[in-house]
Amino acid sequence: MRSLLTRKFVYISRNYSVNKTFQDIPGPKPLPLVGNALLFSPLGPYNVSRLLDGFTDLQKQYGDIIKLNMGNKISLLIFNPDDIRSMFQHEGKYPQRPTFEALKDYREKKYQCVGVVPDNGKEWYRLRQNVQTLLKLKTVHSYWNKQQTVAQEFSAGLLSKMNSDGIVKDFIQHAFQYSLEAIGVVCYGKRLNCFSNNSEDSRVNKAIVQANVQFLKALGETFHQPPWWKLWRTKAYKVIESTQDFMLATAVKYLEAARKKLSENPDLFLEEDPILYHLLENQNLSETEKNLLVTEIFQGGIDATGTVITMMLYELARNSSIQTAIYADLMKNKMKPGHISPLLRACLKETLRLHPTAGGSSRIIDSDACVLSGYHVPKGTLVVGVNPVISRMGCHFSNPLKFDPWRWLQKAEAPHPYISLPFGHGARMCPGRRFAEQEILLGIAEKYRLLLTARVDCTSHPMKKHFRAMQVADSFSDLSKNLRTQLSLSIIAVMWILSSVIHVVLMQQAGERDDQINSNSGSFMFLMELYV
Ligand code: HEM
Repeated sequence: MRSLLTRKFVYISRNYSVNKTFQDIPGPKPLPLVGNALLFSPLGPYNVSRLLDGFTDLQKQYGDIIKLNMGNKISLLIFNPDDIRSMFQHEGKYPQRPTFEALKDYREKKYQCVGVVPDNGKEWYRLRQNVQTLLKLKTVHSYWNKQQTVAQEFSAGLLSKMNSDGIVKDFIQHAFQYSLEAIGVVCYGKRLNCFSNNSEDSRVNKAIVQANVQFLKALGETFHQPPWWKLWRTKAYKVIESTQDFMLATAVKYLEAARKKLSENPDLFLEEDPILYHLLENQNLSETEKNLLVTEIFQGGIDATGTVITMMLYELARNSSIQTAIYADLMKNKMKPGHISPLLRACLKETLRLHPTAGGSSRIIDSDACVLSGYHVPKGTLVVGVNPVISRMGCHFSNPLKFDPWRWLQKAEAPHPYISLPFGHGARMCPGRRFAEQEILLGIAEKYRLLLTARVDCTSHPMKKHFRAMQVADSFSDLSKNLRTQLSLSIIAVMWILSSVIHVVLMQQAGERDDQINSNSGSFMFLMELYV
């Protein structure tokens, strides 16, 4: 209680004893034209694939608020949870994140509809209203039995996938198939048969997972690289085109059967598939918008959920005493909707604290009254709350790198609510949060019921990348020294400078054409890996 009061007081005093200007915010000195972009280039000390290492180092040098000038836009990195709260308080009615411009561009041209994920403003708000049902606990719980059956089949299937050492090779691929099947019952009201031996089903489901992985990779590339796709259809842009078309065609195919079922018996359909019912019966959405929204929910549910299940099992595999406690708890108390083992829930929180799938929470400030760490921040500024770094800081958690779920169960020492935000926050928070939690907890619980040992092998690409991205480098000087000794670097450097300059020019053109604040977006990879 005392710490809460102190926190509140600090927060209030931060907001009302304000004297410092935006210009005073500390940060690395920008160079002409490219600003601070070279920091994350081969010429600079940081590696773009280890962005969080760079941010950690910057925080040590400049403190909890840092100004970065990326080409033509100024953005802020913030590391204080009170400031993150203020950022969300000034997100406005239509919260804006940097958008995925390439995806937006393609969807606009091809479908004349952008969708919830890349859109901003009033149109985002209109579409978002139609996915809010995903967050209603009663609705989520109504899928409990179906998703529990999926979880049971997933766990039983793993037994046959184990080798003689008790290891399931390349576990993440199985986790993706599980999350696909679990979200399939919600989005399409049908079983996709991810665990069956039917080769046709298995081929289609593997193709969906693969398309999703390729799509996210391409989305990331177009997000953090110069927008070359504005000049010609780059490889990444083409991947976005083909994977989007494939995902939408899949949705159209599956929804056809659902629409038929709905017309035959609407009451039964409402009872069995409430989410799909409300979407398909919505008179304010066009058919394409309905298809696209279902696709977004479907895609949103595959990668992040599978990744988190894998990370959670990875952590549990290294903590056998916690596994024993979970097992005992599950044997004593039957899980049902609204009654989930507190320890299991705490394990999920701890997994997401240490391994969040998104690189941070970003918002474009919507008012001129925003004050962060005592500095006035003007409307239109892109602010990035670097939660994955904050949630590993020693000032917020003792022994911060240790997987310790018990810390979430000690009510007296509740962590600040804005430190760990794996699903974002506010009006734009992940609408799939409750489904993701239900699926992950069911998946893990069923696994323990079958007494499977939690040994996880993750050799496939996304996992390796994730580990690499999240690990904090010991020495940045070593990192940069090694890089500088490479002969090929000079060529890369010239290319980088050239691309930075072209990037600035392209961004300026985009800014002239599209006067919206969100033209901030393409200038830098602020969300390191957004699995939505
Ligand atoms: C562990 C699993 C998941 C994680 C960690 C996660 C994380 C996130 C994050 C960080 C955001 C951005 C929120 C913000 O800007 O404040 C987001 C957005 C979103 N997520 Fe998730 N997500 C997960 C699962 C899901 C699932 C299962 C679905 C669908 C059922 C889903 C659908 C979406 C959609 C549609 C958005 C865009 C929302 C908007 O812009 O208004 N996600 N997610």
